[in-house]
Amino acid sequence: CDSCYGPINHIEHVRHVKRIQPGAQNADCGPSRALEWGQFNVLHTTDTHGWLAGHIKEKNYGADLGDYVTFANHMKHKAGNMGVDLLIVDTGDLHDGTGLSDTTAPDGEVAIKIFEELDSYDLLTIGNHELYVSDVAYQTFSEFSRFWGDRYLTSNVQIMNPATGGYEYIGQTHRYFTTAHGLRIMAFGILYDFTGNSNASKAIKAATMVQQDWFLQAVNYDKDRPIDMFLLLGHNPARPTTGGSTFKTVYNAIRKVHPNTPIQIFGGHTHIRDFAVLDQSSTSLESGRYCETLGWFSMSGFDSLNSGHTGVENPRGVPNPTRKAITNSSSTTSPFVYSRRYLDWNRNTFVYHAVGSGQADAEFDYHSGLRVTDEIAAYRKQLNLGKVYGCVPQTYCMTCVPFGDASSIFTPLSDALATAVVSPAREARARMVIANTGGVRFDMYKGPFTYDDSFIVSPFRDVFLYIPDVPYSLAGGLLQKLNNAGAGGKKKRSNDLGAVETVDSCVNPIAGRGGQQGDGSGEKRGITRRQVVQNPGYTTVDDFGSDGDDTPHSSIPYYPIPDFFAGVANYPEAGSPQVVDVVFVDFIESDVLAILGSGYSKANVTPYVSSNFTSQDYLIPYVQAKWQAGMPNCPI
Ligand SMILES: O=c1ccn([C@@H]2O[C@H](COP(=O)(O)O)[C@@H](O)[C@H]2O)c(=O)[nH]1
Ligand SMILES: [Zn+2]
Ligand SMILES: [Zn+2]
Repeated sequence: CDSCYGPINHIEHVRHVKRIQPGAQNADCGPSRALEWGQFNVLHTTDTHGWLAGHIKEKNYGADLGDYVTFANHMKHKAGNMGVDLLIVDTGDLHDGTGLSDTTAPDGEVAIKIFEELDSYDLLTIGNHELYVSDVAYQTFSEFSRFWGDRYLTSNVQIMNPATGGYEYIGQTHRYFTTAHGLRIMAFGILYDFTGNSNASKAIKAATMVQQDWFLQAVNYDKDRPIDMFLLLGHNPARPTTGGSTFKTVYNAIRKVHPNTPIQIFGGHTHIRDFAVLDQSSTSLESGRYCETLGWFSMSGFDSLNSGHTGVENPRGVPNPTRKAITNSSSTTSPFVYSRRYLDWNRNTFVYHAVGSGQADAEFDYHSGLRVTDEIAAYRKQLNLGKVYGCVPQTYCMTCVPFGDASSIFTPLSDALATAVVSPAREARARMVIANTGGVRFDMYKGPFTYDDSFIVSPFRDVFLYIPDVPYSLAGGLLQKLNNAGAGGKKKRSNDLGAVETVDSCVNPIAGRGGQQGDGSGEKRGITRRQVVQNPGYTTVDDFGSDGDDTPHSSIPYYPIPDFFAGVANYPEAGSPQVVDVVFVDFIESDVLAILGSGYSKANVTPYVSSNFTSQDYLIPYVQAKWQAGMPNCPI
């Protein structure tokens, strides 16, 4: 988005020069509406996936966690001055997404330490990415959960404690607390009904959880423990009608006992911006992904007669929430009014909302935040994340062009699977190498390809496995059948599930992520690929309408992608091979075996290159072989 922020400049050290970016005062490029402050306010992050250094190649999402530490502290002070409550919450998935989170062993070792610098978090909960790998689950149990104490809620997630030989909750099941201004809150942290965890942990289904004694005791009336509001945090789609969300189960269980008490939900996992209304006293917010979005929520309507509230009714000098959750019903009796906003994760936004537009950086920065920024820079250096391996000739995106297009990331990645996943012992044999598109997490940008980028595109340590010499009559249709089945390897596009949203990159007008559901008809709407104007990004429509994005954006096309993609090598020039080595990442082993049928089982499957060669390892060799030559004059 050159028109807003000037050309991209992502040389490693430049990132850490603190300054308001050019374009900040342009209303088309940044926020122009003050936030609505209520009696109860929340800042919400989710699915950060290690993006704590910010988006080094996209200035619109260019703040780092140090900037957020500063922002959060400003906002806490503001809340204190206004006499209102502000909670800071996170709903999980800290791992798998960048070099900062994934170069270490176990992954997350550095990222969680940086995350812990934001010690003003009031409530956090666990994501599925904390549970795929046993070492990471134990790190979450013994380090992360210990650090956060009673603020870390895992109402339905347990881990086998080797010290006791029994299962224990990783965090706390629930937290009852009173805010600074007297609101008495009962909070839970609920992971969706996840089944992909390693055998170290156990995710209890929501339907079971709501029948457990501790839950019933927490929810039932107790005169010594009045409840003004329930908070449901969850790594769980915020929209309760979205497939896989278990919020409705928990909501129903609470509503049986408390027909009118506010139930406020903060969700995640589907990586979208969304806000859903459940009833006149219950709404649900989801705040995107990858440190691109900071969610803002506020509500008012508590008074000292219906609650323990002792704070200010309507903070002065700022807008206040005004919208009822349900407006079209004459039977609305709820006193509660709400607001929500999706903030772009950049310093301009943070400065605007913390100290006002036109303020100097010096008025924004706190030592606490600058120290975290320095810490992130030091870790990036220590982990060698800026090391350049090649020069990518153009931007390749996941969903902004049709699958199969020359600019689709799956075009070079199919080639990479074919050419960079090679077993020396089977090198000359025909092979088909299959991966799930869900394992590819981000676009690849024109310019220097760094060590960090290898994790940003392909963060998982999924081992390449294989079955030798599968008759082509069976293997030939495998990819098509996998995609028809749409099986477990699927990373559902967020847009299949909830609010309509699009997002673009600021690097290249045709690059994009996420996307509007459906037909890729950006051109029909008059947004041609080269005519994307101003500040491309999220354009969200939710239950409160289309004014949730703090910075207005132009949208870009979105094209659906299949669940699996593949590359092939050593096929005869004409016709087909007799047999083929079927190579695939371990994450999709059960999908592949299911399609191959009863003639094949796990007994036929062994590591292909080695038991250490994973989906983290094929990109760098590919980039070096293909694009290293362009390095000396690599444009940035
Ligand atoms: O080893 C793995 C683990 C996960 N995936 C992909 O990630 C999604 C889940 O990501 P969320 O951020 O929780 O949405 C899963 O569906 C897979 O597509 C993987 O490829 N390999
Ligand atoms: Zn996630
Ligand atoms: Zn998730």
